[in-house]
Amino acid sequence: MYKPTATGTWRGRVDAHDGEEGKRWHQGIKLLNLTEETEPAITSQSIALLGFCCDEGVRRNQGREGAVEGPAALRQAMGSFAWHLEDAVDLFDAGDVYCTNQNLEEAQKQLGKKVNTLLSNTYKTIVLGGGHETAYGHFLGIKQALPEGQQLGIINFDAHFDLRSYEKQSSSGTPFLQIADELIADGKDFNYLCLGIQQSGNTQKLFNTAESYGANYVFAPAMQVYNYEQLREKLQQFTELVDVLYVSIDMDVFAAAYAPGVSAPAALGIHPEIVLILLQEIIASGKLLSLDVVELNPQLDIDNRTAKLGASLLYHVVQQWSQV
Ligand SMILES: N=CN[C@@H](CCC(=O)O)C(=O)O
Ligand SMILES: [Mn+2]
Ligand SMILES: [Mn+2]
Repeated sequence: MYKPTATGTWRGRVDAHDGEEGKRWHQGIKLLNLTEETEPAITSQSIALLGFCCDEGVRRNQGREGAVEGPAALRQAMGSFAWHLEDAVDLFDAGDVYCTNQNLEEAQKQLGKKVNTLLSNTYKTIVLGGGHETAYGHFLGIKQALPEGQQLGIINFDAHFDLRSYEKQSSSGTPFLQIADELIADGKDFNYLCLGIQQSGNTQKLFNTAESYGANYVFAPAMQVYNYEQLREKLQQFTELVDVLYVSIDMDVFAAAYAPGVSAPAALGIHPEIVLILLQEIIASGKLLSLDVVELNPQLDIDNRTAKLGASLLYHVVQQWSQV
């Protein structure tokens, strides 16, 4: 099911006496209704947010449910951001896709359709998850929109590979194996770079699957600012091999102190700063096609800390991406 965002959803602080200079995101964002046939004029630098209200994949993966509320919490955390986008930039909220009756496969198909609509209309697309099952639906849209012959690279900031078998059922633990098999069946390469892997959070079976699919990865302890030059080199080598990038940010990659609001918190997860500077590199490459933030579970959050972190990363992504 798809629903456009209702007027009045975006709220935040109002600096009534400051006029245009006091503008914030809730006052600048435009609503985009993807059920309408006519699409609003697209400026060259349009960015669109699309929610995926779903944690059916988390449920199936024996996780702690609540990520269905992720898109609403991210919007709330973004509402009061100061508006510093240039006049030529339009920021849209394109509404939400919902999973109904535990029909994850149908919801992922619908997400794919909406992502394809946005990408085909040259919107820079940001999906607000949802459990990590968001990634497979997101990919379906990328796949449809990707011009023939273009090589896709996938960068996943995550404590987990999410390469579990989907033979019995798909879930939040399976999206990248689903993507891998689909790309390979289409005669394409599976270019997968996973950043922030926890050895303790992935069984030998998952490491073996990563190995057999040629996945690249960096362990969480190496994701440090002092290691930046090596990380940048690895990122550049990966980026050079592909034409476009899909970036997924699983909030459980961060240390639980920064991101308590996730199904599977990582006590020894990574610091946000290294993700922020690697995102800057990724955007500067000019190859970023689409991005998502997933696994935010507002029910488990403390003082909206995880929502604020996800939202703040998006603030910087939007700010920089709108200028590329
Ligand atoms: N989305 C993926 N989640 C992890 C969950 C791990 C856990 O609950 O400990 C996974 O399947 O590997
Ligand atoms: Mn994940
Ligand atoms: Mn994870």
